[in-house]
Amino acid sequence: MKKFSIVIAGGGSTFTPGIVLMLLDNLDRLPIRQIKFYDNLAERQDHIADACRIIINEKAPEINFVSTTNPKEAFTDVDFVMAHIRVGLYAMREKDEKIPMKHGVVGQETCGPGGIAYGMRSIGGVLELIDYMERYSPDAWMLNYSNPAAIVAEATRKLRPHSKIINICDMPVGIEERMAQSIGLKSRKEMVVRYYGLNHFGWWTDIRDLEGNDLMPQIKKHVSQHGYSLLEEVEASQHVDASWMDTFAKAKDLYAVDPETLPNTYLKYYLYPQDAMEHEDPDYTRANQVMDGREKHVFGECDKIVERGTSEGMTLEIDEHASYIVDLARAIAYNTHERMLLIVENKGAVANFDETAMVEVPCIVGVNGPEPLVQGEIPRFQKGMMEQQVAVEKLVVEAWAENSYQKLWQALTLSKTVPNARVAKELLDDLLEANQEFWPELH
Ligand SMILES: NC(=O)c1ccc[n+]([C@@H]2O[C@H](COP(=O)([O-])OP(=O)(O)OC[C@H]3O[C@@H](n4cnc5c(N)ncnc54)[C@H](O)[C@@H]3O)[C@@H](O)[C@H]2O)c1
Ligand SMILES: O=P(O)(O)OC[C@H]1O[C@H](O[C@H]2[C@H](O)[C@@H](O)[C@@H](O)O[C@@H]2CO)[C@H](O)[C@@H](O)[C@@H]1O
Ligand SMILES: [Mn+2]
Repeated sequence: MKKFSIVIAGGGSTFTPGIVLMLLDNLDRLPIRQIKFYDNLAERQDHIADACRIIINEKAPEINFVSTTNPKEAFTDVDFVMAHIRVGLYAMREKDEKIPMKHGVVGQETCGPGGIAYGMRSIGGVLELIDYMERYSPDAWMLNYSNPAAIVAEATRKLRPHSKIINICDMPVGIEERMAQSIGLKSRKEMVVRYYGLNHFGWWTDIRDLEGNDLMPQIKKHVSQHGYSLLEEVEASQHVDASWMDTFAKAKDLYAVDPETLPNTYLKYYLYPQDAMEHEDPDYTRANQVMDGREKHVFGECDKIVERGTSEGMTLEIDEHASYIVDLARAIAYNTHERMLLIVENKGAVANFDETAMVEVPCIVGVNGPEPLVQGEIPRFQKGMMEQQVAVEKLVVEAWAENSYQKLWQALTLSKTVPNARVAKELLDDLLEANQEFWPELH
């Protein structure tokens, strides 16, 4: 049986050890002969790589492990590129969150002005990875979950239309796990869903069990009372950060706006921006929580593994829910025709919506990649919101490609999170100043 070679781009990511542990836990489903790490920051990647080398040696010594900042070494002889880079690191995420808040606007990693600023940084980084992949392993596929996935996906559609890249997000997977648990199912894999939207901006319209029984009424009942929060003892066993608990609970208010569908949690930034801001300390945002929480924990644990020379007693955990990435790789490698939610060019999947929009819909995935499933016409409310948001995303990519200050101002003005063109311009000028090192020059 063929064994695969994988490069993780963004080897220094806080998610890398959890993903490596998950890959090692899934070797029966996706046999691996080689894992490589690639990052453009050796100092950061080394902490994670030195620990992962020990873990791999202990759990699967037959796997060849390489950690490098050399693109040729990283991208040669690979079947899959799993990409999760963060251009500008948490230092820039912090600015993405804090600058908008100074202007009274939602400050968030992927939504609103923060997401737009992050998009302007990510596009170049992800395109560079695609170019390395195509130069050194032209048959490989890139499975990209670098954010902001909506803007990155539009950039790849427009600027690398023939590349073998699939953009994917774990948020629907995470929410579906919660839906399943809320009604007593063991796994989201016991559900078949219909869903449409943009990334971090969508709605479930139909959820059935494997026999075809409608599960929506039970799930809606739970969401109308608790959002996507679970019983206390289940939450306690899952180590969920308080900010995520707020987000899951807020789905109750999102659901109230349209009880025909079930919402993606991040719609809260568009439908209840003031409420979202009330939960935020403008001097200590999610970036600070992540730096003091996940980043310290992951890097601290990696350093301990290296000091001790063994992973025994480590508290790093398998990123179970990231196994959707293995499902995706398997679907391509073995032509499994798995049904998965992916970010793909619309081409009629949402019938009354821009054909060229990058939408998030269920797809059947096989050796040729994803084939979107038709979701039909969508209602006026969702269509209105999606038209506005997709225009923002397309304007950002046009601004990046054309070096256009005007288009980026239009993108910010059009974002539902920004009150008017004056605030949009003030925000743009502050974000521009902060991002000089990363954005293309705008004129
Ligand atoms: N799509 C999803 O559902 C999903 C889920 C979780 C995380 N993410 C994304 O995964 C990424 C990683 O998140 P994190 O919090 O672990 O960030 P992180 O900062 O810990 O890791 C990102 C790594 O990328 C590296 N990097 C930055 N620019 C690069 C470039 N041009 N080339 C190569 N490497 C580069 C950095 O040096 C860093 O080591 C982010 O984009 C995040 O938003 C996406
Ligand atoms: O604020 P962060 O860095 O913790 O998370 C931002 C990412 O959030 C989403 O992923 C969540 C997922 O939705 C949730 O269920 C839980 O399992 O944690 C995940 C990551 O922490 C989102 O999909 C990503 O795009 C965001 O980057
Ligand atoms: Mn996501």
